[in-house]
Formats: sequence, C-alpha cells, structure tokens
Amino acid sequence: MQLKVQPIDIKVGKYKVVLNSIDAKELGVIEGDRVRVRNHESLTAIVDFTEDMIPPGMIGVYHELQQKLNKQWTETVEVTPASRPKSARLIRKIMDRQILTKDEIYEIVRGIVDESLSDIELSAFITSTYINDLTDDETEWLTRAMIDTGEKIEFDSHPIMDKHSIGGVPGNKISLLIVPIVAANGLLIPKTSSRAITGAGGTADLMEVLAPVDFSASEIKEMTEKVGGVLVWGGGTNIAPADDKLIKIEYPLKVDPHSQLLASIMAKKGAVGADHVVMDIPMGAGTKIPDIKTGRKLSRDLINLGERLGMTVECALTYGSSPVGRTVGPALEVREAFRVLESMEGPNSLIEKSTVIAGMMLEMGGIAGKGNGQELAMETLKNGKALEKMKQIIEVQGGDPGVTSADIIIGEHSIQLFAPTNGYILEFDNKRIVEIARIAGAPADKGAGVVIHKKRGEPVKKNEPVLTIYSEKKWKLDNAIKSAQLNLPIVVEGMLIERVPTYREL
Ligand SMILES: O=P(O)(O)OC[C@H]1O[C@H](OP(=O)(O)O)[C@H](O)[C@@H]1O
Ligand SMILES: Nc1ccnc(=O)[nH]1
Repeated sequence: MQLKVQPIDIKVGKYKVVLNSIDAKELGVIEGDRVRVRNHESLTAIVDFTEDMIPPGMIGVYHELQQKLNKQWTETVEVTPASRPKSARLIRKIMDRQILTKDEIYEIVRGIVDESLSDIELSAFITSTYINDLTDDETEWLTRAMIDTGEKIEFDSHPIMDKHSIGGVPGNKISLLIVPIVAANGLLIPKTSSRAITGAGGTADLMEVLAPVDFSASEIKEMTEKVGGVLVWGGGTNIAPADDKLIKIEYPLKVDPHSQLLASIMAKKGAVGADHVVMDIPMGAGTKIPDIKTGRKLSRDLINLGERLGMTVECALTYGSSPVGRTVGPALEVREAFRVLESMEGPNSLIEKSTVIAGMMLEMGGIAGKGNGQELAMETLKNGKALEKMKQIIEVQGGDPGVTSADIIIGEHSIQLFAPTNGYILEFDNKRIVEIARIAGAPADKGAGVVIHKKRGEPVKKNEPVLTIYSEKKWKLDNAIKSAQLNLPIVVEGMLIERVPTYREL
C-alpha cells in the first residue's frame, strides 16, 4: 500500500509509525505489529493506531524513523506487513523455560540495541528472566553480547579499577566519595553508573547535579587518563547500549532480575576494561537482597562471572536496612556527600561505608597493604585530596570546579513530618521513603527528596521532626505529603508495643 508521509516530530526511542485504523485494517495489522516501510531503503517499524490524528492514505512517521528515511526522503512510501523479528520469538523460549544458545542471546541483544523490539516485548523479556533465571552460560553470553554490541575502551596503562553497587538501598551516594578517593591515590577509575532503577536517585542522576554525564567512550578514556577518574552515565555512552534500554523498562516495573542485574553491571565493567572490581551488595529488609545467604550466592555469581570475563571481583555485603546517610534524592545526596569531602562533616554510615569500599579498592590496586586500605581512604578524605580530585573530575566533565555544598540547590517547597508520640523509631520502610521521594519529583527533579532526621532505633520525642520532604513543585509536594500521611514510612513506638489484657471483650 502506498501511503503519504506525515512527519511527527516526537522522539519515541523506537522506529514507530502511526496508521489510520482503516489503512491498518486493510493491511491486516494491529497495534504493536510491524510494517515494512520502503522508499529507497526498507525499514521495519512498530505500528501505532489512530482514528483521527492521521487520515486514511497517510502514515505518521515518528522522529527516529524520519531520521533514517531522511537520507533519501520521499513523499510516499510503500507499506507492507512484516513478521515479528526472530528476537521477539526467542523471548517466548525463556517463558517456556528453554535454554537459549549463544547466538539466540546475541540475537535478542541486537534486537534491543537496534530498537526492533517493542516495549511490550522488552517487558516480557524482563519479566520472563525475573521468573525464570538464566543459566550461568546464558548470563555470560548476555553480558558479552551487551559488551560486543557497544563501544569498548582499551586503556594503555593498568590496573583499571571499578566499583559498582547493586543498588536497592536509598541514599547510596558513596560513589561520589569513592571515585575521588581512589583516583586521588593514583589509580584509574572510569566509573559508569546507571540512573535510578529501583531508587530515587542513581549515581548518574546525582553526578548530573554537578556536571554533564553524557560522554562517548573515547571521551571517557581521555578524561580518565587526564584526571584519574570520571563519574558518567552508562546510558549516555555507547558502552553496553542495551543496558539503559532495559533499565528504562525495569524502572516502572521496579524490578531488577538477578541475571539482568549481573549482566547490566558486569557489561559496563567489561566494556571499560576493568581489572579489579569491588561490588557493594546492600542487604536487609526492603533491599534487593533479603538475607546473607542470598547475598553470598550473588557474590559468588558476580565473582564467577568476573572470572569468566577476566576481572578480579571482590564483594562487600553491606548493611542496607536503613538508608546510607540521611538524605534521599539527587541534590540532597550530593550536598551531603560534598560536606563530607569538604569537612568530614556527615553521617557515620556514609563515611564508614565509603572508606571501607574505597579501602578494598586501594588494597586490590596495590596502593595499600592488606588491612590498611580504609585508613588510607580516610586519610585521603581528611587531608582534602579527595575534594581536590572531585573538583578536577567535575571540571573535566564540564561542571564548575568552584562549587561548594552551599551552592547546591534544594527544592524550594518543603514540609516536615513529626513524631506522633515519645518513643523509638521501631520501623523504617526504605521502599516507602523512595516512593515518597519519587512522588516529590526525584530523580528527574534534582531538588526533590527526603531528609531523614531519625533512623531506625533512634529515640524521638513527641512532635520532633522525623522527616522533611523537599520538592521543586508545590503540587508534587502535596501529593508526597498525602502519600506519606496515608501510609507513614516510620513507626514510632514507646517501649511498650501492645498491652494484651487477660480477657478480651468480644
Ligand atoms: O536505583 P537503585 O536500584 O537503588 O540503584 C541503582 C544505582 O546503583 C548503582 O550505583 P553505582 O553506580 O555503583 O553508584 C547504579 O549505577 C545506580 O546508580
Ligand atoms: N541492574 C543494575 C543494578 C545496579 N546498577 C546497574 O548498573 N545495573
């Protein structure tokens, strides 16, 4: 069928077209099916439907496909039904618990990278791997396919250090301290991070408060060689490009399936040529890892996958039942981390966790002797070398190196929540804290988030503030308050939890 092209200047992240339902019926396609769109070249696009936006005889072409067709633009295109790509059919095999071959896994990853899989198919891929875990071989191929479908960095000098957290604990801003500590000690650390997956601010969201985070692989190499380290967004590079496309699906589903998590992290490490990696595995209620047994199993899986890919991996099982530090949300977290860099002023949980992990890296990189890494990391914070390095990193990425914690802008609207009674913080719900920060606007609104005045186990007096919610927009703050009041993330109780009388009145 010949259809007249109607450009639609909206980016949808996929090759997509809109057909009038009359033409779609004629072609025998329904929403989510594919059509071949042919002018001088032939491309497959996913079909959307409309009753009125596009009249019969025309085809709406979204931005990405327009860009492709633009090379040899024509007024009309030939449109024919196309079959689903092989990668879409392979996802069904995972649902049926069949083991995929290396080629099949590569086919799926190519389908993700070249945008030929729809969001529905991608979410089926995520969901099926959540239900049916991939085997060790499949996970290795998934990781390798993610590395091979993107750019790689080869450094001339080694070792290359790297660090990654599996996420899942709110307020985990430690990379902002670890990267400068490690780089200040002469090691190279080209740190790529994802944006928030299950949280309210990933390291990429945080660093973006201070400097741009979108760079090509060659820029990352150059910047790392210049100042020793970077803090960039994995999705802004062409490094493991499938990763961010999968994370975009995981984010609304709030899931991070085991094998996806392994591949997502290790592909980014493999692509930058990391030699030594420390993994932070937060554990406890409300995290991705409920208990130490599961934490040890994940550690073994990460270590084994690292071995298969030629990296030495050490894992740190860390306390995750409470947030790290006292802030959740990009700008608030950056300000808290910056205060530690500036003056060592800050929560012990943040300083201790950051220096323990940085210390492990200094030992793995041969800069500190066994058992002395944390002391050196602490020293690097105290003597201001980490702050100096952080400023160099900010500058090389195009931010303002003169920035101080006082310059960081927090959302102008805020409200405090108060303790209803004297007592102790008996329960503290990490997931609810994240939810409230997200409703307040985090991570997209950098100034949104939550400050935690009282953590689990701490004593509190009636009417003392327990949380402050910040937002850039009044209406988002109102929604966040409503959500917090409906289901409080914190339970305050006196030492007496409940008095059970001898006889209960029925
Ligand atoms: O949103 P959730 O799932 O909590 O965690 C995701 C965060 O965890 C990792 O942190 P890092 O890059 O090692 O600092 C990721 O890169 C991302 O920033
Ligand atoms: N799945 C992931 C968890 C944490 N970090 C990542 O980059 N990816």
